[in-house]
Amino acid sequence: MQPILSVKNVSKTYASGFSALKAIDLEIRKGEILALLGPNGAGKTTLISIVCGIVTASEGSVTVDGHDIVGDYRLSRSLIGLVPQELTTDAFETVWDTVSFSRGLFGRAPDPAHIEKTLKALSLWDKKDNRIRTLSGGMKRRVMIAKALSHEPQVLFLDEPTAGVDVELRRDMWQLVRELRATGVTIILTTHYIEEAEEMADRIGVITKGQLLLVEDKTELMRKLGKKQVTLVLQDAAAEVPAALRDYELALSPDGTELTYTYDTRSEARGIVDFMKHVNDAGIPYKDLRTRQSSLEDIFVSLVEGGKQ
Ligand SMILES: Nc1ncnc2c1ncn2[C@@H]1O[C@H](COP(=O)(O)OP(=O)(O)OP(=O)(O)O)[C@@H](O)[C@H]1O
Repeated sequence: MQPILSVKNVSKTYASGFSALKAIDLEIRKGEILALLGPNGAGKTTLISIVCGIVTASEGSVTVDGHDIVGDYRLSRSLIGLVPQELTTDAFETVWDTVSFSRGLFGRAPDPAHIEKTLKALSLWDKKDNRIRTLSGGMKRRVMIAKALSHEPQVLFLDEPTAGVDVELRRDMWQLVRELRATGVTIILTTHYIEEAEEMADRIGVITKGQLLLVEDKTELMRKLGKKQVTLVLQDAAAEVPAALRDYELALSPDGTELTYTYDTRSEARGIVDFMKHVNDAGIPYKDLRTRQSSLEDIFVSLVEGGKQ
């Protein structure tokens, strides 16, 4: 199947000489949610801005549903909706007028039924006649999403959709994004919240210093890079790792009371069951046991740290 969005060898060097993106290749499938993770200044907004035609790439090409974003600007741009980081709305306009006007900007004929459906889906219907400035921060964000959806795009970019938003509203936004996906919209979001990516994304891209370190299915990423740990709290402090367990890579805490076995989730054969059998066969007394699985956050931090070297 043709990807809905295809980024090929895209680089960006700003006029200052700063190289913000380096040879990015990325293909996005129709109907998926892709989360782009990366520290501040990694190049996420630059990438989104190139796809949306706000920033010009220094090299490379981008197509949206097969249409080149430079050669076929109007058509490709009309297939994209962008919810930028900053709120950009006219404070004195009403919700209805703002959203309807946005649709017109893309050359689309007025369609009050679509605007009504969008406002209802975003719980903005009862605010349609309110001026934007009278809305809460969360409502303003919803208006930004409604604007981005006003021309019925196939791809929606959400640049940090929940930055500075309270926990409850964040959960509402996540629900909303899932509902949008269910209607067939492809969603690309950038975020600093690992939890958000873990919760929402089908695939995760990690970008740092202008380079795309990886793009991977979320569960696969967690399976491949995730580690599990089991820690035994020993009955009696040990001076060294017990001889019977030398085949395992174990860490003994400095006070000799905790023995930790770290294993990657792929090698299940040497996983916890096998290990515990050896512990019991060797008759090593322990009084407690803790297990821990690395989170996406651990994985992300180690990737980004690795990228710094
Ligand atoms: N117009 C510009 N001229 C020069 N440098 C720029 C310009 N716009 C962005 N940059 C630089 O490019 C780099 C990438 O910025 P970008 O906004 O794409 O990062 P980001 O990953 O979106 O970061 P954040 O998470 O902080 O939003 C940064 O170092 C930034 O200072």
